[in-house]
Amino acid sequence: MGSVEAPARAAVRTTDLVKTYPAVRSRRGSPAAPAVRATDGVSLQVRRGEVFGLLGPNGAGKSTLVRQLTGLLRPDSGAVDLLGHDVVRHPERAARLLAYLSQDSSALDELTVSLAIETTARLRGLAPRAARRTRDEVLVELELGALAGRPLNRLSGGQRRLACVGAALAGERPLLVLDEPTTGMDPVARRAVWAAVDRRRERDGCTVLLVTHNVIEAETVLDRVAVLDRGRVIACDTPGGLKALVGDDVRLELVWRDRPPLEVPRIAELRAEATVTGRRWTLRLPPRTARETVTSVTTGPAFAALDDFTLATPSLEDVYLALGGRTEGLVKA
Ligand SMILES: Nc1ncnc2c1ncn2[C@@H]1O[C@H](COP(=O)(O)OP(=O)(O)OP(=O)(O)O)[C@@H](O)[C@H]1O
Repeated sequence: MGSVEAPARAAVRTTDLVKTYPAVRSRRGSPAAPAVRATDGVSLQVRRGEVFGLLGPNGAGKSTLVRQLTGLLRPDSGAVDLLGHDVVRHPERAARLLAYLSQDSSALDELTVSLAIETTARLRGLAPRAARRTRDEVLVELELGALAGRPLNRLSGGQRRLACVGAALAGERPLLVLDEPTTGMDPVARRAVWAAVDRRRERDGCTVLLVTHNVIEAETVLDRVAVLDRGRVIACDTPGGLKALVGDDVRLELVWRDRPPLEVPRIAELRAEATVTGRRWTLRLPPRTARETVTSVTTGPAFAALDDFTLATPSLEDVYLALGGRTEGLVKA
């Protein structure tokens, strides 16, 4: 986890961060809830200029961790350093260092898209003319022009999310913290968001901390990823480095039209090794065996029963499974 990193290069450094939400006693009609240790000793370093991801299932502690980094939630113990500032001691400094897009940002709902972006830029200290320039730039780069005059609360879910990303990008902050920015967005909007994030990094040297469930997106946009599970970092590396953890087995998916032809001996053999989900069989095989299997199912008698197949190199999802995490909440898109 890069503990020998030179301090000057770290944009974010957390040391042994612990946060427990207290237990709730049962009241009439509502059951008791036990205490939850949402972050359980998290030590991480995000380098300057890096796009760093937090990946993990629902309830892993990602948002709790991010809220501690942004000064919104005080940890029970541990330290948070943002660009040389101690934000546990001085939480008010976080707002000047970072732009935070939370999972549910409703503060701007009454404003039009255009005004939401401009107001955010002004609140972040830009002079009126610079704020208007930023607003116009963001409207163009996220292709929000057609929606500029509409209030956020009259937009669709994906459009509203895009407008919130626009506001997060307004103003000059060296650190962007984005909690599931592309939720509900179509592929065009998602691509515009990633291009805009990349531009902030390339042009302005921004550091980006990104919370995501989306394994495919994570693989394409992140420099490094920390996998969180039950409040702990269970792995941290580049997507490639993490994938090397699972060796070079590949994933073969076979989708049958109707009924798999179990009378074919090779198919009966594969059935024993496959994870079956409806008509889909998922197999993890050494590359050579996978190629031979593809040849046998696409040229032999089984072919007529085959609807589709895919052969894929390991994904972060495979890494996650290999690390012993649960599958729920890791969404493929
Ligand atoms: N205000 C709260 N009070 C009590 N428990 C909470 C509170 N907020 C979160 N938790 C619990 O803390 C754990 C971590 O939650 P957190 O929201 O940080 O997870 P997450 O990884 O962001 O999940 P998701 O992917 O669903 O957003 C969960 O078990 C959750 O139920």
